[in-house]
Amino acid sequence: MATPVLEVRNLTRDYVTSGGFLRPAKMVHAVKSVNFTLQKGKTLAVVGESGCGKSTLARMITLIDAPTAGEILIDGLKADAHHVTREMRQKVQIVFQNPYGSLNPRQKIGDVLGEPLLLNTDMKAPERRDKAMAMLTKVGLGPEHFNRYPHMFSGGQRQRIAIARALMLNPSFLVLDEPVSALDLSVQAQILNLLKDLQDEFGLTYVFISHDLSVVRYIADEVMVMYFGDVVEHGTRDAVFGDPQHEYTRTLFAATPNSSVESIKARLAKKAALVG
Ligand SMILES: Nc1ncnc2c1ncn2[C@@H]1O[C@H](COP(=O)(O)OP(=O)(O)OP(=O)(O)O)[C@@H](O)[C@H]1O
Repeated sequence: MATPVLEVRNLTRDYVTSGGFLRPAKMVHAVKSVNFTLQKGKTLAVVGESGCGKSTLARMITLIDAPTAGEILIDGLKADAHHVTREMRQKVQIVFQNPYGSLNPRQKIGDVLGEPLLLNTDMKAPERRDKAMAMLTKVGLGPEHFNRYPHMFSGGQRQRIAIARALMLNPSFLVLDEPVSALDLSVQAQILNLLKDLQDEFGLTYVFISHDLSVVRYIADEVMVMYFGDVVEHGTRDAVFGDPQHEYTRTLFAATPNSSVESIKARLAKKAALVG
């Protein structure tokens, strides 16, 4: 089998919370020895309740936070707490829930998209401009948006910009941390379909962090369920949704009634059809 785009071995992260008066310092085991591999072109969804360690895992595989222990292999290149290279950092990009927070309000969109090229490549200005224009089109925006500022866009358009920026350096995989949670349902469908289209066109690989099971069911190839820092279940979407093995997974799914999952899924599909 081909080298996985992403391999995670025994990835662990502990936090020591600072103590206070009559309050001793405490150790939090946020992520406990997680292992998985992800092949090119696939989407792995990571689900679980608030505090289960999803964001900590996302920050480690994006090389933003160092693990306490374990290692991450990106296209076979190994990163750990002591060793991360610039080449590896370029191979992974993240899209956050709130695109407005991650876009510089004083930067025109053309500059937002050109900046990763300016900082990481030898491309000259006209080439950077061409590539930024082309990427804008790929995410459903146009040349008329090039000289506008972030506040001039809707939430969905801003998320398109964040996705375009994440793709400028041709990363090996994208971490999408609750990328549609802040958007209206119809806009969610548009962004999910955009992600699917981009994945088909470029063979992109996604780690999709979400607490929304209907969205996960719509987008994921594989599902990993986390509970208090542990991976309690990992399988194909159909296996995990169709025949959950772990009691916690069943509890999590029971908290989101199937009828509700189905109805949201149907609404997403209907909106997507209207948009498409
Ligand atoms: N910087 C930190 N310092 C101390 N503890 C932390 C820190 N970041 C996270 N934690 C703790 O680690 C555990 C996992 O947190 P994490 O944010 O990864 O969970 P999550 O599943 O992403 O939750 P949410 O969906 O609410 O963001 C929690 O107990 C949290 O309180």
